[in-house]
Amino acid sequence: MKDVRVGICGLGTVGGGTFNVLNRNASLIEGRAGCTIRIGRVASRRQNDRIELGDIPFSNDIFDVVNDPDIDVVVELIGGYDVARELVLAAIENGKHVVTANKALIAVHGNEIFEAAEKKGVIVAYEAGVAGGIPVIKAIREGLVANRIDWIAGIINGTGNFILTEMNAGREFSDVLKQAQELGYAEADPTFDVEGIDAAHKLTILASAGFGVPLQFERAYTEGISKVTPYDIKHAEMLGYRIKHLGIARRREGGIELRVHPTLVPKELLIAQVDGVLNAVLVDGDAVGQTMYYGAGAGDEATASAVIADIVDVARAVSHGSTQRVPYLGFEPSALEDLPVLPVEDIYSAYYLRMQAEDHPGVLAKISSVLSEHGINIESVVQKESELSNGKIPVIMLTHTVQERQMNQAIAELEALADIDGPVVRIRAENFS
Ligand SMILES: NC(=O)c1ccc[n+]([C@@H]2O[C@H](COP(=O)([O-])OP(=O)(O)OC[C@H]3O[C@@H](n4cnc5c(N)ncnc54)[C@H](O)[C@@H]3O)[C@@H](O)[C@H]2O)c1
Ligand SMILES: N[C@@H](CCO)C(=O)O
Ligand code: NA
Repeated sequence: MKDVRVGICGLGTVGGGTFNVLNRNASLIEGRAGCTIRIGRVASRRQNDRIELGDIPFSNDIFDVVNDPDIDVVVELIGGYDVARELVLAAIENGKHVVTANKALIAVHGNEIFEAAEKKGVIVAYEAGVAGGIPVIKAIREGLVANRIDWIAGIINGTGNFILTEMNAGREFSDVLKQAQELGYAEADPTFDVEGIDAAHKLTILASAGFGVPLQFERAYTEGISKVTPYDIKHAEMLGYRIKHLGIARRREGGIELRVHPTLVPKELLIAQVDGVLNAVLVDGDAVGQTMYYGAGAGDEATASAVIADIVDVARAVSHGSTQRVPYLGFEPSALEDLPVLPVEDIYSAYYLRMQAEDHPGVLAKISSVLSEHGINIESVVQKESELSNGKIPVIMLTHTVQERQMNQAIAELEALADIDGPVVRIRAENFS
């Protein structure tokens, strides 16, 4: 039986998990892969006290892995943009296949990396980078190959979903973030989780694999969860909605929507009930309809599950001497469409609006008239008794779908009304029908 030799770069949360699962399930994985998968070398800045290295060579320099002639597959689990890019390009240059969990790397440098890999005829696999252990890249590139995919939407940051879920239960933002970091869910820089950057990395990759367009991370619209208040969570609930942090990619005439933001979703939908560190990705295909992929979006062994699935894909190809492989983004490079990401003003969405209004008759009529001048229909309104010391009343409404440009103009006019005090809070809403 052929030996496929793997070199692991980075022995942190995911590196440690990958090492341990590969060892624990070695014979089961071997039976499935049809070859032996041996860890030939490990490199990381620090040792990891959760693993037993035995006689596997260890060093602090990750380039030792890339330069080891006995290594077939380089597994990049260090994270970050620059060193990871250098490492992966060097591995490709040396003719090695690459498995990575690094969505930041793929979203930002993927076009360059895939082009280099294509030239060398090596595989670059990144399943663990998107929705952790959920095999969603496999599903999109292979399971849904027959479909024209029209939209993809998902909860794709475990840390953010964990924070929103716990805030809903009354816990403090900073406490929950600290716990997510201790559990190994958060990125090295947790603002990537909280401000939606990590979700935008993943959405960029999902959109490219789903629609067959080049990676365009720099054009994604990104809004985090740091401004979501318990007040809005409660009032969304009164309207029958939950607030989830979603990534939404939608194919439109002339371009694609690519946006990450807090979103109201009807609470009876499955995706509204995905809590904690769990992720869920909805994919709409013209033949299959809606499918949903659900499971652990972060964590050491859950993520290792996806890293190892990619290692086995590579090992099967290497051990069978096959050059056949799934194209990087699921489409042959020549079949990629040059569709641009649309500016956020061009997206279509429903909206939750909250404002403070003067407590006198006719104010609601004024608000409705501004909205209707912009073609915005109101779905429902909650006008609360005044609970504010300044005598203003909170007005909360849900609108039908409208183009964001219209909504921006309407909000500017509402904010200019003497009857409205302060900024209008706006949260986008989706019902996926
Ligand atoms: N933690 C998760 O749940 C999770 C899930 C999916 C994907 N990821 C991704 O996996 C990657 C690794 O994440 P992690 O949570 O395991 O991070 P981590 O910080 O726990 O581990 C990274 C390891 O790499 C080492 N390292 C970093 N730069 C290095 C360098 N230049 N030279 C040598 N060693 C270096 C660090 O010392 C550390 O041991 C990241 O790209 C992350 O986005 C993480
Ligand atoms: N920080 C990421 C890790 C998984 O990609 C998350 O919380 O989802
Ligand atoms: Na995945």
